[in-house]
Amino acid sequence: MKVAVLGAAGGIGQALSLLLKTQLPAGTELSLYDVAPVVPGVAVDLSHIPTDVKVQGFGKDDLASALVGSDIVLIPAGVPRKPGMDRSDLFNMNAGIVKNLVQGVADNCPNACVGIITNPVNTTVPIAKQVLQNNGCYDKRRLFGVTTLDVIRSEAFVAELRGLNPENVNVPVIGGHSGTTILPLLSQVENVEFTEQEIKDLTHRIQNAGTEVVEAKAGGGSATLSMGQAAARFCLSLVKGLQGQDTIECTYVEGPGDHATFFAQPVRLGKNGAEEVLPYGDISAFEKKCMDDMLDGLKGDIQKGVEFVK
Ligand SMILES: NC(=O)C1=CN([C@@H]2O[C@H](COP(=O)(O)OP(=O)(O)OC[C@H]3O[C@@H](n4cnc5c(N)ncnc54)[C@H](O)[C@@H]3O)[C@@H](O)[C@H]2O)C=CC1
Ligand SMILES: O=C([O-])CC(=O)C(=O)O
Repeated sequence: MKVAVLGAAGGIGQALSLLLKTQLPAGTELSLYDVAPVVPGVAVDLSHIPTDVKVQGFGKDDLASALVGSDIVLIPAGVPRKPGMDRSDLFNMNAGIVKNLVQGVADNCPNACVGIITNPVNTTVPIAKQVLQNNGCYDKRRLFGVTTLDVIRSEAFVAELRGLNPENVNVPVIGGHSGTTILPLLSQVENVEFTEQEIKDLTHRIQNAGTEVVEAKAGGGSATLSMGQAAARFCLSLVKGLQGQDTIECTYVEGPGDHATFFAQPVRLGKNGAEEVLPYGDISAFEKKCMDDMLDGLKGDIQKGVEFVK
């Protein structure tokens, strides 16, 4: 098994690479790519941790070597938000970065599973689809927008509010990954009752949690450590799935298209990637209204990605 991280020298990239070095199964190769000249140093640094995961660093001109033979490619390369910006404000800088890196995937490891972390995820994932499709190697089972951060935040906030062990809290989060397109299904949290006001407040907090971090970091970037943890959780679930041990994660994929071409919902990860996009079950009247109100925005975000590549 080979896992490549593109943007590995950044805030997310370094946290994620550390978690992967210590948690990937024995025998895995971990390939770190970045345009920043520090990336070989990040790889040397990690290589001193005694686990049976072989780390190699690749600089700007070595994308092909970084990617060749990869089974999973995670992409956190790109620019993060500063206070006052929306995720969509990152489009001009990040769309081209994702397009070029995914072209590298098409050229060097066309069968890899690709997890896009770079914002705006609602739009960068459709960009990746178009690039793969133009190269004749798009398989909807192998392209994912990583929305796991919305899930782990929801688990943390619900546990905090009710004094529960977060490890026992599960919250499906559907839709997309920005503002109101993030839709936590709090009505499905087992053994917990919320008041209407609590539902409204929690939903608002989860939808704005990225901004909470951006403002707290005061110009120093956005979530990196919690995102590293979220991406590691997603990657390890995907590895388990590819190795034949099916797992379920919420992720932004091309599903049945009931709502939008791409939509985050629970997905069964297996030997071929997204084996099955699962129904998200019954939702409350409040959640239904949130969904109806955000769908046009999500569809617009997706269309912007499609047009960028055309
Ligand atoms: N999906 C999600 O839930 C989340 C997504 N993000 C997004 O992740 C991205 C990265 O965030 P951070 O790690 O905080 O930023 P960062 O600035 O700390 O790191 C980004 C890294 O990407 C590298 N890079 C830039 N262009 C590249 C290219 N063409 N090829 C390879 N590497 C390249 C940079 O050299 C840098 O090392 C941002 O777009 C951010 O908005 C952040 C948090 C959560
Ligand atoms: O808010 C941002 O810009 C980064 C992000 O996607 C998140 O933290 O959810």
